[in-house]
Amino acid sequence: MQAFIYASNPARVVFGAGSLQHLGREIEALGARKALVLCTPGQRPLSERVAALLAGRCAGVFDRAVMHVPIETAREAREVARRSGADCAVAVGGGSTTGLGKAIALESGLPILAIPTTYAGSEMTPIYGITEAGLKKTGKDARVLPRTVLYDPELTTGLPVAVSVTSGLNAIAHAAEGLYAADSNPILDLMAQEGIAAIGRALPAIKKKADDVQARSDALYGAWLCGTVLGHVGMALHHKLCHTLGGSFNLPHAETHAIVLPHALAYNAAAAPLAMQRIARALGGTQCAPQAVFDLARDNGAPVALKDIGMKAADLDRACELALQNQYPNPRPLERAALRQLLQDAFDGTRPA
Ligand SMILES: NC(=O)C1=CN([C@@H]2O[C@H](COP(=O)(O)OP(=O)(O)OC[C@H]3O[C@@H](n4cnc5c(N)ncnc54)[C@H](O)[C@@H]3O)[C@@H](O)[C@H]2O)C=CC1
Ligand SMILES: O=C(O)/C=C\C(=O)CC(=O)O
Repeated sequence: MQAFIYASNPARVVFGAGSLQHLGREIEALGARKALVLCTPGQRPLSERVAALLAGRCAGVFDRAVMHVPIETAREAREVARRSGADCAVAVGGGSTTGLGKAIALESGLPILAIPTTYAGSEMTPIYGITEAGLKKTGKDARVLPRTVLYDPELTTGLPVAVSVTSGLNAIAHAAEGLYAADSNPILDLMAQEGIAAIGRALPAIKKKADDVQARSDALYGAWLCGTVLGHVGMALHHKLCHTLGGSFNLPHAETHAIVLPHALAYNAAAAPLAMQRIARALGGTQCAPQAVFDLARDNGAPVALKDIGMKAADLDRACELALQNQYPNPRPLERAALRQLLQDAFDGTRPA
């Protein structure tokens, strides 16, 4: 084994069905007096439940979180937090809501208690993203890492199956790229493999029965592990492609991850054979990694072609050019023709050979 350094981001995790009941205890442990609850418009009812649990400690509910944190929304939420006298933010929802909490924390240092209800994994990372004038900027700052994460699988039984599957693949993408990251280490590799395996077994079970709490527990546990990997190591070509396609062509976040991942893995397969073996093994070991991921998506109803989620054939050349700029480190150097072919395959929805 090679020498390595392992440093873990500090976070307190409370995991288990029904763990929302511990919210009061956890807010107290944070030393907070008043918490502003954040959510998307669609998750207002859950946030009202959270607000009721907080009772006198609730500083209000801000329900306008949207994907990719537009700066206008961030400014509005920061102002609401300031005026309400909140000394803590409770982010109830997926990556969009956690992202809004991070935008507040970035400026004010307000601690975040995250209650994740998708598998995006943002709650385990110090990565933030804010969109201004159509451009999404991302950065890392220890202040935005949620201080406490409360994972309650019962809150995810209503996550639509289609969103669950693509969100699960978003999580797998973090772990898969972590397995070939130059700055990874054996501990994160264990988390990555365990995370992929947990999500790989959860998604078919969720498709069969959306309110299967055991499957929801597996998926949330996997999301935690995969998010932890994302929070500790650098991502590569796959994330670069998804950020390009999402940022410049407005493609939906989790669906784009689900479609692109098998092709990014196929591109990197020969340059990262050990990572591929580990991904394949975590997904059952009967197929190579790109095919196993493609089948997991397709067989559970996720879209497999960029053309089906709004990408235009005429934009593929530009997407390729953009992906070649400001490259993320990648095990295989980026070759224009091969990258263009990758995008074509993802556009067409071709199963990797
Ligand atoms: N900074 C980081 O480390 C990361 C950031 N992200 C960011 O997070 C955003 C995407 O997050 P996602 O979680 O994919 O989407 P999201 O947070 O936008 O949620 C997708 C939709 O599902 C709904 N929803 C969420 N949980 C639900 C539940 N349990 N039941 C019913 N409906 C529910 C939401 O209201 C929303 O309409 C992107 O902006 C992405 O860039 C994603 C991963 C990591
Ligand atoms: O764009 C962000 O907000 C930061 C990271 C991610 O979205 C990770 C991902 O692509 O899932």
